[in-house]
Amino acid sequence: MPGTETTAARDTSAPVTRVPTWRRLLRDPQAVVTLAILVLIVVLGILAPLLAQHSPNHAELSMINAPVGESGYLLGGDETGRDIFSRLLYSINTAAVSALIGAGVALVVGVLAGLLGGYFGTYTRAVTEWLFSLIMTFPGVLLLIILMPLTGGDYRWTMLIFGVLLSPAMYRIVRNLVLGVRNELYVDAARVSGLSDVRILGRHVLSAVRGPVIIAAAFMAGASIGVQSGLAFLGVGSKQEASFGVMIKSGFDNLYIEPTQFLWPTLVLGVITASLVLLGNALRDTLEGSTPRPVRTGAGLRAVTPPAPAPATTTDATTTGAVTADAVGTGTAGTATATDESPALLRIRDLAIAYPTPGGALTEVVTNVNLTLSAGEALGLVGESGSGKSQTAFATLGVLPPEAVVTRGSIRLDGRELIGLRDAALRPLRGRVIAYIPQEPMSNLDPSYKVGAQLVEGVRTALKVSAKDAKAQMLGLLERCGIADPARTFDSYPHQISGGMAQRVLIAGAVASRPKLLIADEPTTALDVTVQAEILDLLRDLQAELDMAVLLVTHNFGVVADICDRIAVMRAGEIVETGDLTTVFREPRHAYTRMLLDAILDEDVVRTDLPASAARGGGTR
Ligand SMILES: Nc1ncnc2c1ncn2[C@@H]1O[C@H](COP(=O)(O)OP(=O)(O)OP(=O)(O)O)[C@@H](O)[C@H]1O
Repeated sequence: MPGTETTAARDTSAPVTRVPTWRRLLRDPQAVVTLAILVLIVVLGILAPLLAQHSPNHAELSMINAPVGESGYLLGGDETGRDIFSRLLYSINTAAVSALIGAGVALVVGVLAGLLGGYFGTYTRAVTEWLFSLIMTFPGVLLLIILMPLTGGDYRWTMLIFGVLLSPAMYRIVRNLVLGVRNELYVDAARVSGLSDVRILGRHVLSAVRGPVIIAAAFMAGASIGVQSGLAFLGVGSKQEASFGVMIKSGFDNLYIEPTQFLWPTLVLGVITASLVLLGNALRDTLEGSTPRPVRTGAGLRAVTPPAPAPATTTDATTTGAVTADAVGTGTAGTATATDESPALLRIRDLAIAYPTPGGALTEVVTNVNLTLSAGEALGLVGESGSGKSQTAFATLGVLPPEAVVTRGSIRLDGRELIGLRDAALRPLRGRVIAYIPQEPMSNLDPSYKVGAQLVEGVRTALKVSAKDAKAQMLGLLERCGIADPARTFDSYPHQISGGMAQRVLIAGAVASRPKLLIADEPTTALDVTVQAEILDLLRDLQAELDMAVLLVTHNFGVVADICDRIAVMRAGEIVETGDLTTVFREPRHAYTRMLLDAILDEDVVRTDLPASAARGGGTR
């Protein structure tokens, strides 16, 4: 049994709750004051029909330029005898509608296009780039004036067009943020666990960009009010619509007769726009300090799977063995094969992966790799850094980088060819038939969400179970994976648990769906020595319990000895030797294998236990 993990990486005594954003916002006096002012102004605008003594356009000859407080005219009368207070109240509504339409359109158009352009490949991005570059060439406010005949002077249409003109700024913010987030390991993790692009965009990507988007929207609301007022000041649009611009123009013309007519609308407009800008700043301070983002290290690493719990059987079990096994490959260079009796779960044939060089030619980083893995068998893929282990694993998961080219070969999982499958076809396999455990557990959890939410998300996606069932299942699995207080870990954010606990969490997520094949890519490298041993014990126990095949990618022979039945040694993109563990350890045939085995004497971490297969009686299963 693995040991239980009780040590949190940071302050174990700290409560595992995080102060919600809105509460932190309310602790900022600047946010509270500006929010209160804006709410008060908006409420005054909404109550305009009740509070206003007169219609905003009702003119009274006797009230022309009336002073403040005269005959129930709280702020006096304007140059045509209209009630300035009533007009101010209705102008607030005009400003609010302008802000909603302008910022709303920019938000919807810019965020949607930014998500698509940032997340999807080159073609989608090329189209969105072209479109928004085109919009940016439009001459802004001048266009709004030119389009006056089209909008009929209705400021709502004008603001709609202005929103489109603002959208490139929003698009660029979102696109840049998404480009940064889409390569995060936790996004890869969500992809590998089988989540659809829409789910990944909606949950992991949108949550990462929401802070800057909200801030930008606050500034855009201010800009919309400013532009609407400016146009009205210039006389563009209906003069019947009460607005700050029209009132300021009227007050400006009357400045020397009754200066307060200019003062009131200027003051309210100034307070609104200043409040929006200051609120935007407060939001930025709160939101940008709120989300701890892990630094992505170790380029090219792929993520895991908080996927789905599963019933004890998987529906496609009958297809296992559709491919006949290879001949026994003990000691055969170039081909890692299963035994005769064992049907092949994974069969990789002549796999070659290449990357384009700056000159345009393709350089192969994986060449003619042959591997066969039976159901329930553990194969260690060993080799020094850069030998092509991860590329082979990524090709099997279907998560090679876009620039990678599979130049030839075949990967059959459970009898089904994976090379050439579209992402939509691969997605149902990931997290269910095939799962993954990464090297860097912490980077594979989205820091914005609690651990439990991420586990349940994968479970529900894979097995279509209720949130309650998914939670119950995951709590049980967390306990099985050695987490001492599953409920507490479930309710923690990733930064509140240790690396070892994070790896246990990811293992629990990976095995929840009882996958037939688990790919573990250096699963213990990022952990300290004692935790490494416990995690290996856990993997070994789970493999036996669930009868999973395990493809263990590592550079460490000690780790292979702990878990694996067979071994394949990779060097410079090729498999140079394969065989059952005991044979390769005792009689390595290839000079490179001998060199690696000699080198483990210098490893910092050497397991002293007997090889797993040796302990079980020596041979392969
Ligand atoms: N995006 C890429 N573009 C070009 N070459 C790449 C890319 N990703 C990986 N490679 C190359 O592919 C080769 C194999 O890389 P791979 O990550 O599979 O090695 P590895 O054996 O898993 O090593 P490590 O244990 O360090 O991850 C390396 O030479 C690497 O430089």
